[in-house]
Order: sequence, then structure tokens, then C-alpha cells
Amino acid sequence: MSQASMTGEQHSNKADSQGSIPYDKKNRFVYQDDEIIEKPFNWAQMRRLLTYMKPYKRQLLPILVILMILGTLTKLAIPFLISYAIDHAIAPEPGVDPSMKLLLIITGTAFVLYVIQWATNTYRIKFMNMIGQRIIYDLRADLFKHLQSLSFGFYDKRPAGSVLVRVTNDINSLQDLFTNGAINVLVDCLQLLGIIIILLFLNVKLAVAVMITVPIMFLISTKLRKKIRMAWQDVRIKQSRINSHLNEAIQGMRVTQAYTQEKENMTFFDYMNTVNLKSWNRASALNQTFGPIIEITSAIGAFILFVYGTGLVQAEAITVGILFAFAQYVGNFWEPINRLGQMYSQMLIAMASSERIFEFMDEKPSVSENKGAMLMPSIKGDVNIEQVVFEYEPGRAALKGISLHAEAGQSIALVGHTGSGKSTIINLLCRFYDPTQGRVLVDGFDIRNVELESLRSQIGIVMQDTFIFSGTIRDNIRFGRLDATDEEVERAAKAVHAHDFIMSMENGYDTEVQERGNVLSMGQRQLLSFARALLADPRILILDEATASIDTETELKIQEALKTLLKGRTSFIIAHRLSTIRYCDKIIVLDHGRIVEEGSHEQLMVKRGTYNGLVEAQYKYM
Ligand SMILES: Nc1ncnc2c1ncn2[C@@H]1O[C@H](COP(=O)(O)OP(=O)(O)OP(=O)(O)O)[C@@H](O)[C@H]1O
Repeated sequence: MSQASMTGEQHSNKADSQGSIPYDKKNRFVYQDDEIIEKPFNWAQMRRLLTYMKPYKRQLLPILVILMILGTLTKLAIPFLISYAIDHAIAPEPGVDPSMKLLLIITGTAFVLYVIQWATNTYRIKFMNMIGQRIIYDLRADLFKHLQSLSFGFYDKRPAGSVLVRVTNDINSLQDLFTNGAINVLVDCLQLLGIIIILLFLNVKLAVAVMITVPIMFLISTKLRKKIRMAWQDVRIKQSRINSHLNEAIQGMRVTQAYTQEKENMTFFDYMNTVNLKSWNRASALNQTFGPIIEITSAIGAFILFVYGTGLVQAEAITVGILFAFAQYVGNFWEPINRLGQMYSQMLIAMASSERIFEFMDEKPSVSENKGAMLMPSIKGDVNIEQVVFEYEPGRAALKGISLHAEAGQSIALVGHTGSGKSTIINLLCRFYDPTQGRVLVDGFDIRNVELESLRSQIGIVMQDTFIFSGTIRDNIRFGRLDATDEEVERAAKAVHAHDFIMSMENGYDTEVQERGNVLSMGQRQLLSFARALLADPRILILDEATASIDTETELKIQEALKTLLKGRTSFIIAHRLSTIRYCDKIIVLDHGRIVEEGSHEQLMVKRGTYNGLVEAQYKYM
């Protein structure tokens, strides 16, 4: 089950109080909120994030900085130039004639500056996007690489939907920071500093008077921003829940339709959707209050400027040109302040995102290679499981002291009731988990001391729940050994009797199958995964309920094929259908994590113990 479990309580938080839909089953799903929660600014984390900029430090950053400085300087210079034109070319001091030539020179220069400003801004945004996208590409690649290295234990604790939603949302919120943010902060700070210096240079008194509104504006905006931030976070929580529910609803669509639960699901979805809409409306309304507040504050600034500034002009303390320059600079003043506020909110959200991304990245695989792990030599197939105890969760042993030996080339069947520990033995043999106690030896090597890839690449596994990737049937079989030729692929398919059904499909081996192979029947999928495993030519072959969905006739054919194919390989076969394991060299009977019987079919039948009971129970219902 994805983000949800059916037990009930946690969901009854904020969302419920906001949702007005009278729906008594709205607690049916419980979602762990994987939303982005605001975190205090954390320098260490920011530095870690910024290390992703390192590869671009030499190539692109210097260009960016030059563009940034050039853009800011031109922006700052233009009002100054116009002010100069007013005072010296349009309305010069009494006694001096207006100069058309000077005006033309100044307007020409201003025009050139506008062009430079436009060009620098355009290229700055382009470069920023380029760097930002590359950083996100690197981050995403790092994260995916790491996720692939994490062990089953990590995924046992987290539903796929939760990993997915979290990774996509968090990476997206960092995307905003890197593409729009980091460099803009520098641009805005530079611009602000430049304006303050110029204003003070032009006239200290007027500059101080105009900037009197800044602290007020700062106070108001800090308070309001916090509220707005919280409101948007609430929106993200709601959206994250919708995503989680969607993920689950789509995956479980067949069950929903089979149990005709569409109406129920729709009502629940409607409820979540309404809660999301309300939360969005609230955040959006709050957001809209910000604009007028800035406008009122700038209007007060402008009022002070014109009342006090005109007084200063009349007293001849400043010129009209300087008053004009002031008006322009003050106009440009609020823009960076506003953006810096937005950036701050964005950074706090990015802090939370990066924390969660780094939390995944810092997660160590519970199964990792020991230092000095050696390459597993070519496996002969002798498997020794010695006194193995294994707990998925502390205190709940799934295997309680298992010892078994498979000589190279032997076929071993694992049988027993559901939950008796059959798959767990296989999981340990493939080293998806490490035993809590005891050890697993292959050809005398403790598998903890060999390189994982060299071990797993020599073990083939066919599971009941076969995963078919999107691509052609040929690609799916070739997944077993990527360098296999087309002939080898077909030979493997023929050996497991998959060739006929493949050829009956529209494009034969080139038929496209969808993710999880929905165009194929369960049995067909299993046949493909047989072919895949055989192509890999593993020394140890594991069949975990691999023939459960194949009809008896095909199964008999496969049995024949398997007899030759299993020759020379050690195999472990888990099967509830006991007829399939009758000819195995050894049958291990498990019960509640312990081996209760061991021997050949004939030996165990004579014993008239658990195995005999299982076989008789099966025939009784036939
Ligand atoms: N990922 C897991 N996390 C926690 N407990 C688990 C996990 N997988 C299996 N178990 C528990 O370990 C025990 C053995 O499970 P296992 O899957 O090995 O049984 P099995 O014999 O293969 O069952 P089946 O015939 O149904 O496939 C069960 O009690 C099961 O609940």
C-alpha cells in the first residue's frame, strides 16, 4: 500500500477541520505527510547544496558574475544620466542655453545602456537556467544512483509512492532555488546597495527621509511573509496528499473497480480536492494582500519624496534633475526588497527539501560491501547456510536457526505454509539482507566478503510477481544479459516454450509491452522471466513460485526443459504446487522459520510427517 495504511487516526488533523464535506469515511486513508516543512536557515546545508555549483565555477560562474555586474551598473547609471540631461541639456541653470547636442549624446548613451542592460539580463537568465538545470540534473542523478544502491530494508520501510512524491517534489523546489534564486539574491543585494549609495551621494537628507519607510515596510513584510509562507506550505501538504492518494488509486484501480468502490473513492478524492482548493484560495488571498501593502508603503515614500523634495528644489538645495533621479531610484528600490523577501521564503523551503534529499543520500545501504571485499570467482554452486537467524524487525525472527547444505548442481525445494520463511532464505542467499546471526557460504566464501555485483550477477532469480519493463519483448528477455544476440534471445525463449506465444503477437519479439507488462497474461510474463533468467546463464537459479501462473500443460513442458537447463546448476525452487518439486534432489520443509523435515520426496512421503500432510491436503481437493 502506498502512503496510506487503513488504520485510521493520524489523518484527523488540520485537513479535517478545513474540509466541510460531511463524509464520515474521510479518515479511511492515512497519509504520512511527506510535505515540505519550513526549516530554519542552515548554513552547513546551504554550503553542501552549493557544492553542486562547483563543477561550473570555472566555466560559467565568471561569465554570470560579469553579466550581473554589468547589468546592475547600467541599470543604476540610466536615471543618473537622465537627471544629468535634465539639469544640463533640457533645463540648465539660468544663463546657460539648453544644448541639443548634449541631449543627443546623453540619450544616445542611455539607449546604448538600455541595450546593454537588455542583453546582459537576457544572457544572465539564460546562463542561470543552464547552470540551474545542470545542477538539478546532477542532483537527480546522484539521488537516483544512491537510491539504487539502497537495500531492501530501506524500501521495506517506505512505500514507493512516498519515495517518488518526495523525490520529485523536493527536487522541484530546489529547481526554483537554483534557476531563479541564488544569483538573483546577489543581483538584488548589489542593486539595493548601489541605490542606497547613490541616494546618499545625491542628497543625504532626502535619502534618509525617503528611506524612513524601509524599517516599517520590513517589519510588515516579515510578519506577512511568514503567514503567506505557512499558507503555501499548507497547500503543499494538501497537494502531496492528493498525489499520494492518486498514486495509490491508480495502482489499485483494478481492485477498486472489482469491488465497485468508484463512488466511495470519488467522494474521498472530492473531499481532498476541496480541502486543497480551500487551502489554495486562502494562500492566494493572503498573497494578494502583499502587493497593496508594498504599494501603500511606496506611495508614502513617494509622498515624502515629492513634499520634502520639492521643498528642497525650491530652496535650491537640489536640482529638478536630482529630484527626478530620486523618484526613479526610489521606484527601483522596492523591487529588489520584494524579491529578496520572496527568495528568503524560497530558501527556507529549499532548506527543508535539501534536508530530506540529503537524508536519503546519507542513508547507508544496510547491505554493503565489506572493506576489501573480493571478486566472487566463477561460482560452482555449493551453498551452505549455517545456523542462520534473521529478523526483519528486531525481536520478530523470520528464520530461527536454519542450516542447510546444497551441493553444486543439486536442486533444492523449499516448501511450507505461507509465512514459514521460504522467500526469506532466498533473500539472504541473494544478499538482499544480511543474517542477524549465522552465515551464508557460497563455494566456501562468506557472501558478506565478496563484491555484491559479482555475487548477484551469477545468481538468477525468477519470481512470481514478474516485473516487465516498458520496451519490446526482446528487450525484456535481454535484460538477463545485455550482450546476448537475437538468436540467443530466441533460443532462450524456445527453451521455456515462450516462442510460440511471442510469435503469435502482432510484432513478435518486437512487440512493445507496457510497464509491468499489462498486455501480457501472468503466465506469459512468467515465461518471459524464465527466458530472461536462462539467458543470464546463472550458476545458481532461484525459482520463487515461478510456475504458479502457468497452466499444467505448459508447466509439464517447462519441467522437461528445466530438467536439462537445471543440469549443472544449483537451484532453489519454491512452489506451493507440490507436483512441481517432486523430482528435486532435496525437499526442505519449513514451519514458522524452522526446518522441520528434509529429504527426497520418497523419503518424506514414507515418513508421513508434515510434507506428507501437505501433499495429501493438496490431492484431497483435486
Ligand atoms: N519485508 C518484510 N518486513 C517484515 N517482515 C517480513 C517481510 N517479509 C516477510 N516478513 C515476515 O517474515 C516471515 C516469513 O516470510 P516469507 O516471505 O519468507 O514467507 P514465505 O514462506 O515465503 O511465505 P509465502 O509462501 O506466502 O510466500 C513472515 O512472517 C512475514 O510476515
